Amino acid sequence: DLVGDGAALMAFRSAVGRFVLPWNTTVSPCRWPGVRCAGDRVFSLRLPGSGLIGEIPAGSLGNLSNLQTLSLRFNALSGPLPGDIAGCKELRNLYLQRNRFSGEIPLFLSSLSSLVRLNLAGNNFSGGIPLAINNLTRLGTLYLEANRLSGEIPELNLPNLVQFNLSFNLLNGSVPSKLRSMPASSFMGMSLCGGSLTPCPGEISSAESPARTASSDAGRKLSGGAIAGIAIGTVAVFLIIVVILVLLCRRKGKSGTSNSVEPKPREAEAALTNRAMGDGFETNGVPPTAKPAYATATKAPASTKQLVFFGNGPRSYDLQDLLRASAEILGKGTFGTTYKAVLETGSAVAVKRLRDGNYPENEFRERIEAIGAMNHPNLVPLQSYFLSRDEKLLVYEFMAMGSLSSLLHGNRGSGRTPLNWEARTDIALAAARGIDYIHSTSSAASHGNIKSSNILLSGSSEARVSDHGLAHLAGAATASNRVAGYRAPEVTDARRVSQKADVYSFGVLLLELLTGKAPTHAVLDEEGVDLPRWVQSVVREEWTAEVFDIELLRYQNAEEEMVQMLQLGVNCTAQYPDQRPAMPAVVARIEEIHFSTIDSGKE
Ligand SMILES: Nc1ncnc2c1ncn2[C@@H]1O[C@H](COP(=O)(O)OP(=O)(O)OP(=O)(O)O)[C@@H](O)[C@H]1O
Repeated sequence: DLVGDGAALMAFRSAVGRFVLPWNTTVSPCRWPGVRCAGDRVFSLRLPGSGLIGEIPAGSLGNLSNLQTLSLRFNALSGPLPGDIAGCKELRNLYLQRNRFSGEIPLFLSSLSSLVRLNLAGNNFSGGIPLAINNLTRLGTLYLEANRLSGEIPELNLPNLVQFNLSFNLLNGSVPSKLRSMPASSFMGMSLCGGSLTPCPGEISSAESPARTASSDAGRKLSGGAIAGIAIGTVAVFLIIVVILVLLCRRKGKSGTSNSVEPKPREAEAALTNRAMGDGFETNGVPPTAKPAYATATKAPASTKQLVFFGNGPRSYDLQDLLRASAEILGKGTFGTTYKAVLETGSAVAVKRLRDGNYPENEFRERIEAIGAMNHPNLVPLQSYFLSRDEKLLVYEFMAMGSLSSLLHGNRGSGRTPLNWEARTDIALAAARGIDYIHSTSSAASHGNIKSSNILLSGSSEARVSDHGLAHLAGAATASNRVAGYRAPEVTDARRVSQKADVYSFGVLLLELLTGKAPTHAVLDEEGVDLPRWVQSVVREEWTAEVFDIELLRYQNAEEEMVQMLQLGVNCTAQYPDQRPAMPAVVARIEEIHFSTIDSGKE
């Protein structure tokens, strides 16, 4: 019962987490961080990266006889696993990776017949892999990499195994037949043979053998007539190949002539870029204090050229100030290049130099005026613009903390400041409010390009949505891979993005905030993941806690809010637009989740 489970947990805490587990015996164990109950029994204990240290004693976890999930990954637990864990007969998921457990892989694990996932990677387990693992017929995941396992791999026969890794152990010999369909990455860092690795000595590789057998049989049995037939056939094939080669050479000769006239695609692209960039520093590496590339807009007398400002705010700069400003490139995006321009007064603005979209001037002005009229604390304000035949500049307030994308994915090395849970929910809420505002301006209004590089943070860390209104101005469909990861499946024209498609992109952004993974199309970019599909597959497999960014593992108390937010992200990325919530509902839901975090004083 719960009292027994509570005592077992307390025994565990005294041995390995006395100072790090804030478990209060005056409340039910079901409310202790990391503990989940079903009825009056503990069914899940998840304490990843919690600073646990030492040996798990017998008579503690082994008494949690209803436990289904035990996650103690990323701690400093050591010694052998206590044998009484064999009493946790319901255990389905056992995550013990990245600790310091030692000794042999305990035989009792093979009696846990409900196990679906077993992860013992990154420990000091030694000795052989027990053949008795074959008793775990439901096992779908077996990760044993980065231990000190030795000897030969036994004839494992696990019919449901899909995820498997033995890499970086001390194993030798050959890969058993039933495991030969596994990729070479499951056996890295060891000198094994067979399967997708090098063939074992004395074994004929499967690709070679049938051909060899066929030709030797043929040598023995062919009649004289058959040999003559083969000879004639061979000559005919040879002639056909010669004819094809001659034709190909002729054609190449022709196309070679045209190549020498037309530039190669890359050269053409570079030439275009240079033309578009004028004499700026993008292409020649002149330092940031140089005259900005957009300064080429000053061919006519200055008096005829003016910035058009929005709102009633002070006009603290004019076009000449901008042209005199020292500038540095912040980045090149879909619509053009963005510069940080530091004015002589010391203040900074962001200048976006739009690529030529061939818009009629009136239409362009109208659209820019509409963008400038938008006014919301969670939108990056467009302060002014400049329009001439050759040049289109948009001047925005400068957002000193950069983009969410760079905060999440930039500098993951040692000097990194992780984004904490509260900051992430603040950003999610601010971005949602900004998008909701855009949608509120008309039933057809949408942003069209929601992604983490378009969520910017001001000097006081307030998140704002940028680039609003630009997707509808873009001359060509925006098809970059980075954008593709956020795009709703029904969107075919980047200039016609519905509000529900914005909701989809926002859902991907939420998943990005929670997982720390950058969304791209996995097929196009091996580094990226199709976030909605990945999250859904993991959640379906009851691995919910596994999806979160490793930087969020310390916020154990907020796990429930994270799961709620994840659910919202999954809802927003529903395949069919009708199944996605509208933006006002998304805002309301984030507020609910966010304020419950703050009210309960968690963190
Ligand atoms: N107002 C601003 N303040 C500070 N940085 C900005 C501002 N606007 C844009 N940036 C930064 O400048 C860089 C280039 O932005 P830009 O909008 O041109 O392209 P993008 O966001 O990467 O792609 P896309 O054009 O598809 O939205 C990005 O890193 C962005 O974060």
